Amino acid sequence: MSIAESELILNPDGSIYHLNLLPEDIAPTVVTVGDPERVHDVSKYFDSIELKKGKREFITHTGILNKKRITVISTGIGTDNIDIVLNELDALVNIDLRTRKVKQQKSSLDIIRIGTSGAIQKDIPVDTFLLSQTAIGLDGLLHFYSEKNLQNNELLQKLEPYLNWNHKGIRPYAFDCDETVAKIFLGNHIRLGVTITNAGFYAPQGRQLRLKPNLADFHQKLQEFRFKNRAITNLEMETAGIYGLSKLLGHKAVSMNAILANRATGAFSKEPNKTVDSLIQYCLQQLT
Ligand SMILES: O=P(O)(O)O[C@H]1O[C@H](CO)[C@@H](O)[C@H]1O
Ligand SMILES: O=c1cc[nH]c(=O)[nH]1
Repeated sequence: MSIAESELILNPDGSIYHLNLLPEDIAPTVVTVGDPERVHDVSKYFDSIELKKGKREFITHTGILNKKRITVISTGIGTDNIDIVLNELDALVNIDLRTRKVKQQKSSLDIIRIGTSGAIQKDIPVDTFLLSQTAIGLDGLLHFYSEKNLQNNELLQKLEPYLNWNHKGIRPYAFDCDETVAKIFLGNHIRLGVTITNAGFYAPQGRQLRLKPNLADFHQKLQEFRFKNRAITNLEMETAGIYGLSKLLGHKAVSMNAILANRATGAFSKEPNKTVDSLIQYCLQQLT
């Protein structure tokens, strides 16, 4: 069955609607970053860059590093953008854009997020590198998709009654990273964690400037939760969406976080750019 023009939207040059990319523009290894300016911060380490394209917040560079073809793409902020980026990346490899038909033979992308995040546990200092083993979404994106059997249901069965936030309209979902891709990034200085992804930066991460958060015990509840001796470690805005959609679509994702804030101690990194740059260099080195 061919997919209608209103559902799979293509630009006049045949590229996919938001990402503005053609199938040949992307490599099997895709690095995602939130900040469009971080795309250059990654691709400046490539030996050569063959492609630079962009539309809105979705900037893409593809190039070669140590003979490996890599694409780096910015997602902007939030899982609403992740919905677009993951579906359109998948369409580029798994839908024939000419016939508008899903391909028989599926391709799997390795997706590595290099992002920034805030820790909620006191013992995670700023400038730590953290790999999200599991990501819990409080934002709701994955509830709009039907195939949920790939979730970490064991964790959810403990978390949902513990949080008891369903009456506040907050229903968590949870997915694990891909273990084979995660292995590439393991190391003594890499902290393993459980990441919360939410739909905002302020009250949805328990911050208060002028507006009071609805959940007074937000941080405490998250800090004190334990599952098989694992604690929730950090907060950001994309990882659970990436993990969930990757699992549903058959891609392999891992999220690497530069911890810039510690919400328990009130600290913020003195050298955020240096920390993010070190994480980028580490990830590229491990990937190649
Ligand atoms: O640094 P990035 O990748 O954008 O990630 C984090 O930073 C943004 C908030 O400042 C959110 O996107 C959050 O997830
Ligand atoms: O606290 C933080 C820091 C970076 N990004 C977030 O989403 N939260």
